[in-house]
Amino acid sequence: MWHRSLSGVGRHSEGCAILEQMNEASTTRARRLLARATAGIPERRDPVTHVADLPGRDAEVTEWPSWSPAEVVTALRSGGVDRPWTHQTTGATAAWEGSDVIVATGTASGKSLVYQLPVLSTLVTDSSATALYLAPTKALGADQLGAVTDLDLDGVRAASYDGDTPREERDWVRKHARWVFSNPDMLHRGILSGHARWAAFFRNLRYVVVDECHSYRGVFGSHVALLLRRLQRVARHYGAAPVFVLASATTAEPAEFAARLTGRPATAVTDDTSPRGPRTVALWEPPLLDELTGENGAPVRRSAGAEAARILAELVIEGARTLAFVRSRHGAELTSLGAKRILAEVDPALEETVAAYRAGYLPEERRRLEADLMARRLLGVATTNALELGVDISGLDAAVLAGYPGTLASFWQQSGRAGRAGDDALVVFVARDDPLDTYLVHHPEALLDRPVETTVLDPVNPYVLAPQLACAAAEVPLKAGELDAFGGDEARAVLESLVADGVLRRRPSGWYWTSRDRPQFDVDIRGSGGEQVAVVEAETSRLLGTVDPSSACTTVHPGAVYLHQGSSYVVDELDLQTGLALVHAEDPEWNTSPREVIDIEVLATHQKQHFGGVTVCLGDVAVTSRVVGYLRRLPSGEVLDQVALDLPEEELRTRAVWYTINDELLQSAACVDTEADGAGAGAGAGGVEDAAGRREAPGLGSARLPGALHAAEHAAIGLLPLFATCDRWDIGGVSTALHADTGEATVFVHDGHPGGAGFADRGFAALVPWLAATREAIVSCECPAGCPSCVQSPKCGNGNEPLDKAGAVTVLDIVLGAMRRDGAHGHGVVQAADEATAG
Ligand SMILES: Nc1ncnc2c1ncn2[C@@H]1O[C@H](COP(=O)(O)OP(=O)(O)OP(=O)(O)O)[C@@H](O)[C@H]1O
Repeated sequence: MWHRSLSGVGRHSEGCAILEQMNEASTTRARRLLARATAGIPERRDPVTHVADLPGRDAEVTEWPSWSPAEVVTALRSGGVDRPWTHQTTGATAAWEGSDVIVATGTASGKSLVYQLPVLSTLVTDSSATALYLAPTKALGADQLGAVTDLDLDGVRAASYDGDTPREERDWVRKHARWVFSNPDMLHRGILSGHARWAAFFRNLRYVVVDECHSYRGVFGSHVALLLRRLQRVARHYGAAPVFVLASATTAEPAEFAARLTGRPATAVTDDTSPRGPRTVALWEPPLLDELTGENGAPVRRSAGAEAARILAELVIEGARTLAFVRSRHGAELTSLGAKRILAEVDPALEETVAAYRAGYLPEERRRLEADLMARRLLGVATTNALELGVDISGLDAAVLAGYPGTLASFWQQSGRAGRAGDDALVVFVARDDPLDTYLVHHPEALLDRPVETTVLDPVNPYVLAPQLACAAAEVPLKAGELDAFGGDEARAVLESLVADGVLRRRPSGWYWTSRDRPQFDVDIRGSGGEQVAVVEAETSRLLGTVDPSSACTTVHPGAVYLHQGSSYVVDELDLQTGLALVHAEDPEWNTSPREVIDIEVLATHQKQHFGGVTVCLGDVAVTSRVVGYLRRLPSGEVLDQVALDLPEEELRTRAVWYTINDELLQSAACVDTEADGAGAGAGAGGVEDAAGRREAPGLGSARLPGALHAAEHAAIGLLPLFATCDRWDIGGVSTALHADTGEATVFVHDGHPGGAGFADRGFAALVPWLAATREAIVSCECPAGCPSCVQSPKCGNGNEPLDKAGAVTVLDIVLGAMRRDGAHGHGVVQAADEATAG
């Protein structure tokens, strides 16, 4: 174990705020809690790879701004806010003065006040003014509405308008509500589609609040970005020009992100002046299990969920109020049960102090759990990210994160639930058996010292633009002068094809929607692309949920275990023609993971760079895939068997980043200079070092090349989420020793959504650090020949065969060596021409 303290350095990146007023409170309590969690583990199996102490800071407060009406201040005061923190005053005042604002500060830093103050002040001083609040989830919208209603201000008339609002109430909301709490889905289908009925509301619209806006990423983010442009057009149509106030978790480049999301400039408020206690962050790698093996006999680690249950139980025994964040709903239930089982053996009374929390619980149940946690009736809660967004829970003693939550923003948001002013808190990050998590526990700087990533979205994706422009034209005919807001040339090209397809009609005054039907109902802004597949319990005909058509073959294939609200079902039949998956209730001890075979065709190359014998490209591809079977796996990771399936082929047209290596370079790579990047080749690199510090490469003959490329591809997919805000399930990859379009050994990594979501583009932009981190992740894994922590993929179509761990390091050394050599000497040739590669 190695320890390091960041105290007093202010390098911790949360909120990018310089921590000016560090308090020197000690981290004794957090260290004691950590010692408790590791008690009894022999030194040689110490799972803690790193410990860092992060300093706390004191609050910085201001007076209430002079423009805020006395009744609003009184109401907010009685709600518990005595005086605003500096960043709240700065943000609220900018919004009051008419600037768009994005406040991007840490967890529980009082972001709500930044919009509540100007909105409420406007509503009480101008009796006709209205405002709209948008949250990514209904639960968050309900929480925020509750907070505003509790202030009990005369005449504000705040009300929700979402899928749960009864029909009879909707009329009242449209006519009388002054602050409408809704979500993007309802804005799209229920408000903009029939805006004439909202005329009075739009005419007086002064503010639009976009809460937790960092969750608008990928394809969903692209839809929301265009939806917000549609909202502005409709408001303009009624003569209104609302101010946008955006609240976000800490994110890099918040002003740029806000501009991408809304299409207009915004003032960024990032200096977090709320108080915070010091925190100790421990990185934890579960041990390899001696008794179990996974796919192809690979070693298996103890699961992060089981490890989190044990840590949760130990911390509860110490009396520490702890949240354990787990990636899935099922996992949250299992971790809670695991902790209860341990506690029952120690002291049965403690068993009752642990519970699970996740989406799918009734609102009353969730409120009760939150209240029990705050009142210390509950000490430990295992939760999904349902407790990450917006819910007013903070000041806990510890947070355990079982698995990397996908983004640094989420990592800090979840760990921010622990710690209150003056008191220290413990954060434990437990790695899952996955290359990204492995990399992070061995590279603490990638977790603790890196600025949070920017949120990736691409509003000019033609697959998003086309339906959104159709909706816009149906709402108010589109004029030529409006197209810049929708992407300019890209929008014009998409409009031409919509006209050619008869969806829109071009007239001298603009583009018109031709049908009587409203397009909004056929456009799913969550990015599923097409008619949803209904998951139905055959015996009762009950609709359990829906899945995207694009993921139906992988998630609800016959035999798949399908989890819904904590209950488990097994799929009997999938009918893609009728869009129906029939299931029955069953809770087998295994879970299932699909196996698919994938082929890829290059359609167009947009960017190309040559580095000696290595070429890297960004472009459009067609990915053809077929699910051929699935694995049945025990929660421990042990594989029971593989079952074959016969399902149809599917095609995805999307963006990809790829690199190719020519034959000459592959053959001349018999010797790789390990000093080129200063990284010693570890267990995975293989080969023997000679006296000059040169390592004889294992040699990539044609027999080893496919496994080497395949392993390099898997690890690269695992690491891309470090550079693009995506999940490894949002992206895919293909590798081949000889690709028909490139004519060379090629590794592709592609977006998993039609038209792309910006992830491959991020990978292309960060190719060297991305591939260097990929190499590091492989090398730092101690397994001998490849395991889920490095080169095995949980969704590999070929059952993780062939995989050559040492070969992957050689492939990455070749690519990085060429890029660094040629890049450094300026030989990297950039071609930005649109080059159609295949017919
Ligand atoms: N100036 C203040 N002084 C004291 N308490 C405050 C102040 N501003 C906000 N709070 C309290 O801090 C808590 C967190 O506020 P809020 O929920 O607005 O934070 P947030 O940044 O939106 O949180 P999240 O990260 O969960 O989105 C609330 O209980 C709120 O009442």
